[in-house]
Amino acid sequence: MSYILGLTGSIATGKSTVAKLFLSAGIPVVDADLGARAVVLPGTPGLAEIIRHFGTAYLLPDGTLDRKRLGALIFSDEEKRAELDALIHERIREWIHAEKARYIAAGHRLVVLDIPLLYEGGYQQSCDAVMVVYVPEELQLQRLMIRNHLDEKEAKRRISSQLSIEKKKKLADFVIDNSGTIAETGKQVSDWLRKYGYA
Ligand SMILES: CC(C)(COP(=O)(O)OP(=O)(O)OC[C@H]1O[C@@H](n2cnc3c(N)ncnc32)[C@H](O)[C@@H]1O)[C@@H](O)C(=O)NCCC(=O)NCCS
Ligand SMILES: Nc1ncnc2c1ncn2[C@@H]1O[C@H](COP(=O)(O)OP(=O)(O)OP(=O)(O)O)[C@@H](O)[C@H]1O
Repeated sequence: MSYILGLTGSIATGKSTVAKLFLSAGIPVVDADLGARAVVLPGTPGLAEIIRHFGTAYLLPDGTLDRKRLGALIFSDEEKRAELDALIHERIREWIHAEKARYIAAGHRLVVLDIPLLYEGGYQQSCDAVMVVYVPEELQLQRLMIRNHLDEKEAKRRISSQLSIEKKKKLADFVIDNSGTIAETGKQVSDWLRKYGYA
């Protein structure tokens, strides 16, 4: 039996940072953002549908999806975001389940599912527990503006496209506070692994 740990947070609260800590402890991580990229690679039905719906303006000259342009569109227009979600979320869900099944079949005792929209997509039902990576909203905003080179208005818009981090923290089974140093976050992850017998 594998234990399935959902890992989530809100945009730029530090999911990828925590996922890397699990990976370096030898724990397999299924990364939904990788799935979101895989299902729109050139030649996939996912990309074909997006281009049919949004137009060829969203293709780069090399035939790949223009992620920057599509991101600018969907984070400024809720209706367009819902349209994109309807086109690709089922494909991402299938990709996640296939990856998860592969790690379970390989006999891993713990499998982490790193899913930004875990609660929004109802994935908690397929997890044994959910860990939320938390930072206060002010720090989330700062880190997002720096990482993505966004102004405050654009960063706030992206934050508000997801359930708030405070709400996710309330829903969580485990909370990792990522407002300190990465070493402090690392300690919380290794303590968790030790406490539950995965270290
Ligand atoms: C719009 C896209 C092309 C922009 O690409 P870009 O490389 O700029 O961003 P990236 O994929 O790295 O996403 C960054 C973060 O934005 C947030 N985010 C992405 N898509 C969404 C969405 N539809 N709704 C809310 N938040 C989202 C997530 O926190 C994600 O980690 C891309 O985000 C995408 O394909 N989104 C739809 C798929 C999706 O919902 N992914 C979320 C994981 S399930
Ligand atoms: N403890 C920390 N101290 C300082 N900076 C941090 C810390 N944790 C993460 N960061 C930085 O904050 C930014 C967001 O972190 P990260 O990319 O891990 O978030 P995320 O939740 O995976 O984001 P997304 O939802 O966009 O995929 C990154 O630039 C990262 O380097």
